[in-house]
Amino acid sequence: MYQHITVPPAGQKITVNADFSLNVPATPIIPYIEGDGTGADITPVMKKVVDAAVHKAYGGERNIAWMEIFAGEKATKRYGADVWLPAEALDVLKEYVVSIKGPLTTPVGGGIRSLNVALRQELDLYVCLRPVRYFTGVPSPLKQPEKTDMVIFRENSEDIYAGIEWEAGSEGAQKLIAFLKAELGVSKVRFPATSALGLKPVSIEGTERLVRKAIQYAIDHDKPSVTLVHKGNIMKYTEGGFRDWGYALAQKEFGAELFDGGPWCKLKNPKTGRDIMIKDSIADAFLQQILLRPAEYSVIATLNLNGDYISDALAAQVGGIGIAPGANMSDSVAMFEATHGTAPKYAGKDYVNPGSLILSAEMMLRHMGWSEAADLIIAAMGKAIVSKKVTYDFARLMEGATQVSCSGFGEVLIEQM
Ligand SMILES: NC(=O)C1=CN([C@@H]2O[C@H](COP(=O)(O)OP(=O)(O)OC[C@H]3O[C@@H](n4cnc5c(N)ncnc54)[C@H](OP(=O)(O)O)[C@@H]3O)[C@@H](O)[C@H]2O)C=CC1
Ligand SMILES: O=C(O)CCC(=O)C(=O)O
Ligand SMILES: [Mg+2]
Repeated sequence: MYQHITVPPAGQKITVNADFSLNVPATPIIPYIEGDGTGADITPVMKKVVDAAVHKAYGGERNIAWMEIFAGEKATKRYGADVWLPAEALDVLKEYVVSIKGPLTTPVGGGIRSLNVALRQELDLYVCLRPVRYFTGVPSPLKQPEKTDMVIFRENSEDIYAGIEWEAGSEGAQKLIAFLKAELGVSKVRFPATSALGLKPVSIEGTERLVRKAIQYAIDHDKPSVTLVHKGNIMKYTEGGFRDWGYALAQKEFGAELFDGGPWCKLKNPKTGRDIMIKDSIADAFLQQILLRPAEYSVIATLNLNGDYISDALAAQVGGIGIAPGANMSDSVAMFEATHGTAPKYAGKDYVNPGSLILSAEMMLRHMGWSEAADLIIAAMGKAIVSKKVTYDFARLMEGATQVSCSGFGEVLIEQM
């Protein structure tokens, strides 16, 4: 029994086998978090589109039993002013294994720490998977946007997102500066009296589990390369470590061999016999390469902050964060969510593009093995864009477009199925 969560009586739980494959019943219970801001606009549209695709694909033999769970502002209204992430929401996300969420607000500077990050950390969803692909007809700032076809594996549990930091002038900051100076001989804090400090943990274990998933994805999806993106020239032990441990893992676990003297290395895809190049790129150079030579990059493995920046930058290349989906995953639990945030200026206006969350749901259906329903969503998205009935973000850049609302775009997708 939960305090504020109603379990749909008709549904069953998805369960996980020892090899991490899923047992998906005909009516799986899928927990969802509506989200703050535009979450209230896009989440109902996503549910409607998914229900329509599932109905069309399986004619009533399969259905989703949606189960709302609360986080963010909605949680504070039900559980109390300070309860942003109720324990029962975390329990449900763990127990029901597959879920989807709208965006949650994080204040800048003070206030609560990110609930989005907290969810990933509490559930140890160490992979943030963000595929970036082009749909024909989407307005893009690039001449050949179709050349951008990448899948980002962003490390989701470490780096400065660990949230270990001290405010400028605080007792903690002063103590840490004194310790660094006295015990470790650090003399390079330029303004010790007024510095805020943060720690950036990056581990061998955290790197290896992320890079392992990225290489396995390249093998399973017959991709030509995995690029480790880092700033290891400056942050030698954290980001440089990520690069070195990533290369070492490719050699030790996947049999990659040095290419042209290294550090790049190459392995044969055991499933297709084709080469997979493991390479690396320094993050600033990478951000210009993805604009100038996007076709040279395929699977990207990177640290948490780099992955955050790269996600939005790559999304822009294929038309913006209105259609940028994602998933946060451990070996057993997966929580799907859009790349974008709560876009507060548009909240409650039935205005924004629900495409990111709908495409996140498409990833969720595929993860569940419901690929027929997922295919219907992808095909409908392609046709809707070609028909030029699109939300404001595309309409403002497209000639001859008919602008539709957030819910209107959902209707267009359903018509196209
Ligand atoms: N995973 C999560 O839940 C995330 C939460 N956040 C949180 O969201 C809040 C707002 O963050 P902010 O930096 O403004 O970033 P947002 O992603 O919310 O919005 C930035 C801009 O992106 C465009 N955009 C966002 N969503 C859509 C959409 N559905 N359709 C079309 N365009 C869209 C809009 O561009 P334009 O102005 O050009 O129309 C918007 O102004 C913050 O509290 C932040 O912490 C941020 C990212 C992820
Ligand atoms: O948690 C937040 O508020 C922002 C998270 C974010 O930008 C992301 O995950 O891409
Ligand atoms: Mg982000």
